[in-house]
Amino acid sequence: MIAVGMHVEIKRSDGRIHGAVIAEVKSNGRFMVEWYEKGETKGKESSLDELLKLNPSLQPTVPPPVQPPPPPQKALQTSTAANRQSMHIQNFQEEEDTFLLDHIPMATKNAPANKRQTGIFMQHVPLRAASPTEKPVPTRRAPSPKAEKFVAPPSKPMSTRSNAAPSSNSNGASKTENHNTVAPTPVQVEAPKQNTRRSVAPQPVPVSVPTPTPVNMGAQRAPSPVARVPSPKNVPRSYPQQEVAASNQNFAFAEMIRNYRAQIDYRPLSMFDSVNENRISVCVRKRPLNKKELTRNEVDVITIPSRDITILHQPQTRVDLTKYLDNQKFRFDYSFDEYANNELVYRFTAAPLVKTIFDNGNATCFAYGQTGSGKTHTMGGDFSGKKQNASMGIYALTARDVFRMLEQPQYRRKELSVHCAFFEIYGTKTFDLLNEKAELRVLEDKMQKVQVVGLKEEQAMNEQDVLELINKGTLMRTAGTTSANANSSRSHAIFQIILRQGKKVWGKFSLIDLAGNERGQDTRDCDRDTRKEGANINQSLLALKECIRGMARNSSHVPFRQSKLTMVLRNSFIGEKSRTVMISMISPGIASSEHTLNTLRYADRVKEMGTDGSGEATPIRDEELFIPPSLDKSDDEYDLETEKQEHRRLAVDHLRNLKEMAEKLSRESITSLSNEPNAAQKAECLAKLDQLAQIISNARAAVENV
Ligand SMILES: Nc1ncnc2c1ncn2[C@@H]1O[C@H](COP(=O)(O)OP(=O)(O)OP(=O)(O)O)[C@@H](O)[C@H]1O
Repeated sequence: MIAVGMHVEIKRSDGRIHGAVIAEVKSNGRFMVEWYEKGETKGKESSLDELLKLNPSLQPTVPPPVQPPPPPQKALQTSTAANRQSMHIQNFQEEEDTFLLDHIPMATKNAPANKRQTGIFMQHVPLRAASPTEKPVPTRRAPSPKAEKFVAPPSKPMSTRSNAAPSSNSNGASKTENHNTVAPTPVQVEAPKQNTRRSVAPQPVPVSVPTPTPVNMGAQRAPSPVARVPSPKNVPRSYPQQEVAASNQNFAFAEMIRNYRAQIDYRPLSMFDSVNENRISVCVRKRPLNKKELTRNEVDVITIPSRDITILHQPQTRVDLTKYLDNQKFRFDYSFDEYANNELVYRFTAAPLVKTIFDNGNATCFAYGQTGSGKTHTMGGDFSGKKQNASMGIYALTARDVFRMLEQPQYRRKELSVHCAFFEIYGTKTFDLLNEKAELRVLEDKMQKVQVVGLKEEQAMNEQDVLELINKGTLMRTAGTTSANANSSRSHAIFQIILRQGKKVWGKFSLIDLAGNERGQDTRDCDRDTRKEGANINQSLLALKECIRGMARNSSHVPFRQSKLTMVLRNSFIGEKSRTVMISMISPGIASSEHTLNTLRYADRVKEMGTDGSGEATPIRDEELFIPPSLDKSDDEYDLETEKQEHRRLAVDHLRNLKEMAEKLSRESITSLSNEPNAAQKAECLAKLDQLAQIISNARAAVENV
């Protein structure tokens, strides 16, 4: 299958063959490919035949599943085109079979390292292509005539069997509503209302926009919030659907979920969304179905319609054997769907906390969740085979930004140094992962200061040093065995980035990969030691929740002594300068739905007090989730002109946003440059600012032309 973001070989008109990236699937069935050459990004169109000839590994055994999106397609096509537009703010220059995209690199992987980092105010993030293990193939197909009757969301009157209005819990944070009831047998057949909205052809890869990381001008700015790009409200976007065979034992549930999702207005978090400045943030990250789950034909029961909402479709069966879905809705600070990569997750979670440690504070980022839900993938980076790519984990991304921030003149003057510690808590014991797992003692002095006695700290001079320390510590990490996962991690791993001024601690970032949170029953068949491990994990997670809640209330009593974990993190929970983020990882499969519900409830309890301390969560309204009936037009109602106008409007929005961002960055850079003592560096930065001015002027011209 050929998808956007994929690396392929291409042939140039002069006969050269080299690598490129699929940038777009065109409506005429051809593919737009792009590559980096002589400091510029170039592109050309290529046909499927050409690509298959040059890339035999892509030859499908069955007819290729990816079809060019048909013209009536709206949602993803619109966003793809718009995102591409947003990256191509400069003038296109025709060049034989290629066009020139100067300034903005598309295929950064092909770019020399120096080009990736400098001279450009926007760093490109690979198109949001997940690796084969990272994503299911979302497809949309016509509703099956066998589908059970679907109970519409209240805002869309449709044929219903039962239509329970959504109910709120006490704080309004999570709700459960029963939709989609189905009789056991015989299955009552009634064709669901034809989804008259434009359907979305298989589009596995929603495209992300470039990371708004500022230009490396000697003094890199910290990641900063970027204004959300206004998107046209009247363009409904369809939720990517999972293909489930009729023979699947959970087919009835899958159909109910399909029908529910068909009504969803899909607006996932993007790099252009704004970042909240919360003291405590609680987020959820859903991973894609993994190989095992796909082999078991598991149904995906998690829907993430928008930046902050997560819905668990819990399969239920009544006493009369009628099947129905219990749709549990939760609101968190951010909800990351299976297409979110680590960079996106980092941007909204740990990145905003980097500044905290430069301001003498403590920042803490927890990865919480069931075994196998993606904690290590998020914190430590993905594994390709047996090797972990630590550079794409939150540990390393945080270190990257710490070193960037150190370069800023106001911090350079402070002569701060970066040190790392890496240790794990296993049961009630603590071990040093950077010192051959030497056992450590956790002691509290008379001043209630907690010390991890003997913990080794290693100084890091650059990002590479940190990566080496991460790899060293990861290798040491203890792993046990549970019935849930043969390589389950039963310890809490704590990676700390410590800023020191001389010997004095200036600020500390603790990044914690927690042990699996699964309940006692997962370990009930195990031996006594494993059961004891489980009990310790449960106790520490309970204590953690209470400490974060205490922190949110600004309570004078934070129960940090209840576990080793909370004891060593005591400083993270106290003081106005402490900030915390919890990322709750969830597995999407139907078999994990009980554990997933536990994780979501735990996160909801943390958040209940957490985000603003008010204990009041905003109720989830149907209008936030479902496509309003007035927009649910039939295909015929859309003519090409409307579609073009929508594309144009979206493109203008993106371009305007880019222009404003560039102008803002440029102004800020000029201000910070006035403090730059090094004349050569200043001249270099000014030259880059000139380039930036050129980009702004191109963007302005492009906005005017569109
Ligand atoms: N977002 C994701 N995209 C793609 N693959 C993922 C994602 N999250 C997790 N995975 C894959 O799922 C598997 C389990 O993930 P991981 O080891 O991170 O889980 P974990 O929660 O740390 O489990 P444990 O508690 O056992 O350490 C890994 O193979 C990982 O690569």
